[in-house]
Amino acid sequence: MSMRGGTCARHTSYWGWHARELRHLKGKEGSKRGIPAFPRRPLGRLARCETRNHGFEAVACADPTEMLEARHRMDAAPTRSARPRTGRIPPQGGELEPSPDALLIHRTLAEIGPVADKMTSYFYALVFTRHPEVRSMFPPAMDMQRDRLLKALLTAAEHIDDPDVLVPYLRRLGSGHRKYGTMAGHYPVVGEALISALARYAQLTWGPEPQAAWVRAYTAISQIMIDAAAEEERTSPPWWHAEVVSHDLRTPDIAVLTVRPDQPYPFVAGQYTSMETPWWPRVWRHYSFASAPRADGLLSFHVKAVPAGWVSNALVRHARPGDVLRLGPPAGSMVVDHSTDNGMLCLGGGTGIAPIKALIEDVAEHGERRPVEVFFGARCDNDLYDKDTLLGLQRSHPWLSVRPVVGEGLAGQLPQAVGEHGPWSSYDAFISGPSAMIRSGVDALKRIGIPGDRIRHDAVEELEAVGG
Ligand SMILES: NC(=O)C1=CN([C@@H]2O[C@H](COP(=O)(O)OP(=O)(O)OC[C@H]3O[C@@H](n4cnc5c(N)ncnc54)[C@H](O)[C@@H]3O)[C@@H](O)[C@H]2O)C=CC1
Repeated sequence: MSMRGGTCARHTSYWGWHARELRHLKGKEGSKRGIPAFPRRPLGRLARCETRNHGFEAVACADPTEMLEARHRMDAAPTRSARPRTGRIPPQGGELEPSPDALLIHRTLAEIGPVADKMTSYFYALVFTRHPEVRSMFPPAMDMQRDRLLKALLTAAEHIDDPDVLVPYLRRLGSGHRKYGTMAGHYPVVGEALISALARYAQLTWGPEPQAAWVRAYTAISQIMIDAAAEEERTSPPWWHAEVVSHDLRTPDIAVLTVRPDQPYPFVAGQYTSMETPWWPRVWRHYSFASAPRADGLLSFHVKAVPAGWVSNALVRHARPGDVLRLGPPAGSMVVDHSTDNGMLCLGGGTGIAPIKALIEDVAEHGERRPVEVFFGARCDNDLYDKDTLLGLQRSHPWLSVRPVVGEGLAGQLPQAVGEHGPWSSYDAFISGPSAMIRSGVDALKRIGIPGDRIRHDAVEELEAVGG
């Protein structure tokens, strides 16, 4: 969005301001508080990682030239693995044994499990009292998403031995955090609060060794996130502004919104974005793109106002042409594999039909002649708000078939409806909708013979974390 010409200026002033804050806090209070030592100096095999973490503060300097020089120094640092000690395969073969660090981390996690709520409150209280300047990066009311950051970090630590899962997850997390204004200098702040909160709530298992394991894990985690954010910074902005150009109320609760981003927004059909409205600053929700990329650059979304849903109600009931939203980067892998001509079995529940419509357009644009079979589930006829569009697409494309399925709980109708057609053994499946429907739908699809690795859907945790 054109309104974002000021990105650089915004960052430069933020860096300068934040650097002064960090120096002030470090010099005046950091050592007095007895904060567990967080790695800021090269130590043995973690040299690169810790040198670069130390670089947080070197980079967060008032002078942009100094900042760039610090970056170059960091880039020139010798490459060594930032990973903590990883698991090993036992001599007799079999399952991977957890690494010593993973064992210590899992013990701490088991201890804090029952007091997770208290630890979460304490963690954020530490972050905000030690560093009040970061409070404005979080929503005014923390109830709904206050534990998302901590949860993500604990999830990452839990999988510290599994780089195949961990690295893509953390890279997404690191790039996704750019829209909150997260900078490399914030990571030690969070790390110190994490260690303090663990020390307080895992007293039975805590000690120098678990602390060292957590510091190593967090150092590795934060470095992956910082690197991903830095890489993405070279090619894309942290967010896009997007002006609402049309708002079509299809039912009293469902609107189709079309927006114009202020600069090109690259994405693939089937993906989703995060969205912030002017009515609830710093509250972000995920919405799937309801169309494949268009020549005019416009983006469309289907939004249902859910009870007590801040963002969805604002979008359905208040948004009007001319309003300006913010969009985060695209995410999600529920996309068409154009290297095959496998048939596609698509299940869309409620507004979950939005990305399915984008997938149909994508197939049509690629000029493929693969069969695409869509089941559009809704609780009642009225909720089949996009039926006419889909039936119109069916009339234009002989390879497409659309079947509306009406009923409470697609769980029952789905196997029956899908089972009446098929066979599906050569199909790839796509499923999108309420998280419970995805769970039961995946089970149903496996039961009718579609292997798990051919069933695509968005992360259920992501859908659950953002309701409203
Ligand atoms: N990429 C994705 O997966 C997308 C997901 N969504 C999500 O889809 C949901 C749509 O909400 P609504 O339109 O209110 O849908 P809804 O609650 O009206 O349900 C839509 C369909 O799913 C079925 N269903 C609902 N709960 C179920 C359950 N527990 N087990 C089996 N089937 C169930 C319903 O019977 C209906 O056929 C939202 O939660 C939204 O976040 C929306 C867009 C994209």
